[in-house]
Amino acid sequence: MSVLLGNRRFRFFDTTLRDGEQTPGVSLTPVNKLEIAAALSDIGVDVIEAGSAVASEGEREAIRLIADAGLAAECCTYVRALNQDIDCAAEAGADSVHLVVPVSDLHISKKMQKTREEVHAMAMSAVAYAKERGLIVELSGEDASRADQEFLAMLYRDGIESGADRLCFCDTVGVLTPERATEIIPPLCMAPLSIHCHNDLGLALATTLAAFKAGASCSHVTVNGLGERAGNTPFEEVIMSLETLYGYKTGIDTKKIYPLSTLVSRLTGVPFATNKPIVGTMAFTHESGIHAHGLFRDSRTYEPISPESVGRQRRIVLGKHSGSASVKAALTELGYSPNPRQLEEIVKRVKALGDEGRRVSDTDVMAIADAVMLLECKPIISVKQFTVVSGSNILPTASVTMEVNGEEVTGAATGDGPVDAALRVLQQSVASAGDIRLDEYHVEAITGGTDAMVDVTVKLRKDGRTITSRGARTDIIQASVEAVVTGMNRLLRELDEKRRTDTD
Ligand SMILES: CC(=O)SCCNC(=O)CCNC(=O)[C@H](O)C(C)(C)COP(=O)(O)OP(=O)(O)OC[C@H]1O[C@@H](n2cnc3c(N)ncnc32)[C@H](O)[C@@H]1OP(=O)(O)O
Ligand SMILES: CC(=O)C(=O)O
Repeated sequence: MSVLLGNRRFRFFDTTLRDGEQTPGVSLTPVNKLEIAAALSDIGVDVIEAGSAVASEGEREAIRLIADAGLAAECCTYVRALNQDIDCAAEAGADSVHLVVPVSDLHISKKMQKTREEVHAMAMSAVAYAKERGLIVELSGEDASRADQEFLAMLYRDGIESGADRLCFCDTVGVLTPERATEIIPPLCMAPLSIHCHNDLGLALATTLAAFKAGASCSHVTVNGLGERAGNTPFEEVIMSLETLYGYKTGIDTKKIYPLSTLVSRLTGVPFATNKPIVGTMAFTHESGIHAHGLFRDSRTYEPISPESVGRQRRIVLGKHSGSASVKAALTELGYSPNPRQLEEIVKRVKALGDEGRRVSDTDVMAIADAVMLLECKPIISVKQFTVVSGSNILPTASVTMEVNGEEVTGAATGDGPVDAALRVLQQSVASAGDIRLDEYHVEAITGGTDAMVDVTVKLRKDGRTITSRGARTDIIQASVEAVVTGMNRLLRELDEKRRTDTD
């Protein structure tokens, strides 16, 4: 039982397949609609508004498929206050109709070009006809928030007398405030009342919750908040707000929320905003070091609901806001165990990438960790300084100052290009440590753009032993030097150890 909402049972009327499909450009095939309807019924919604039966043959086929699928949810269809629409709904096999009647003077006079009396008469006649055709009737006031509330109340009252089973209040253009909902909804609850909100001003969720508090017993919702213009009240937001903030058990299988959202997004072709509550990519993704550190200790510090409760997983991404806790966690997950000094250097390089305005991927982190950790382990060769000069009408030239086995070495070389010159001077300068051959050189941009992070992989050979090494930097020459020096160090260390083992 909910503390704030009392011991009441709320119902969920999903209109993803009707109002959601009215999102411009969205068009679902009957088979797509059936797939979504099955998922909606499975997650636990009470009513599925499957479409507008009068709209097209495809709509009627979809409604027929859904009505015949033996789903637990009621199969409903939108109808105008017209017998032809009701006939289409009945012939398609719907259980119920969402019978919509314009109720604001604006809609009555301008859109319908009728009087209140004429619209009232159409509504009563349509309700009676739908009942004659054996349909459950949800009598709905369109643009109810801008309507004369006495006229609306009269229409509802007379509609119930004509046989309407349920009522619906449509905030058609999203102008109802939560405060006003609490004033105008209570006198309208003369039969089970649904609230149907639009999100033009971002108030759909708040107004829906206020209407629940004020006496409405059902919420019209759409998955991912799809719908006309800025959409309808998002299903996932209502459910998780009720469950989390009001302690109300909705009966919805919340772990299936994310799979349902992705199914709808895929079939409608409408991606959700990355920061969309509950289902957006960023809803359970964290970069800030302080947040990640807090989350590792207790996830409630920075997550009001757990990702698992909606079928998702937490993601920690790295960037310039990262701290050592999140970098260490990412490295552990990737199989690295850096020492504190290495970790500090990796964090520094991760932040440097972030400072360049880029997202840091796992590949970036691995490349950085490989470079930092291998360099740290094998200090036989180190580069103190190098310079490369290249351009038009100039021979690419590289010069270097290195330390090899504790001795300073300087050198210069030319090459076919700046990378070639840099690698040649490295090979020459380490000659005192042995003849190290560069067998392969491979470069790849691992982030996009001209300022991409480049990943250089090299294969080096000495005394019959071959190793592969990598360097990752935004500067291709630095990445190449890093890959070669890292590899040389590893190769020399391994051969050294082998020699010592053989002697022992
Ligand atoms: C707020 C909402 O979401 S309302 C639902 C919106 N959904 C749709 O529009 C569903 C898809 N619509 C369609 O396929 C078509 O518009 C149809 C088949 C319903 C109607 O097509 P047409 O007959 O060509 O009419 P058209 O779309 O040009 O105009 C709508 C007609 O319905 C009338 N109408 C609108 N709402 C209602 C209503 N609730 N009850 C009765 N008549 C209505 C209008 O007055 C207009 O008729 P008129 O030209 O005689 O004044
Ligand atoms: C009927 C409907 O979808 C609306 O008034 O918004």
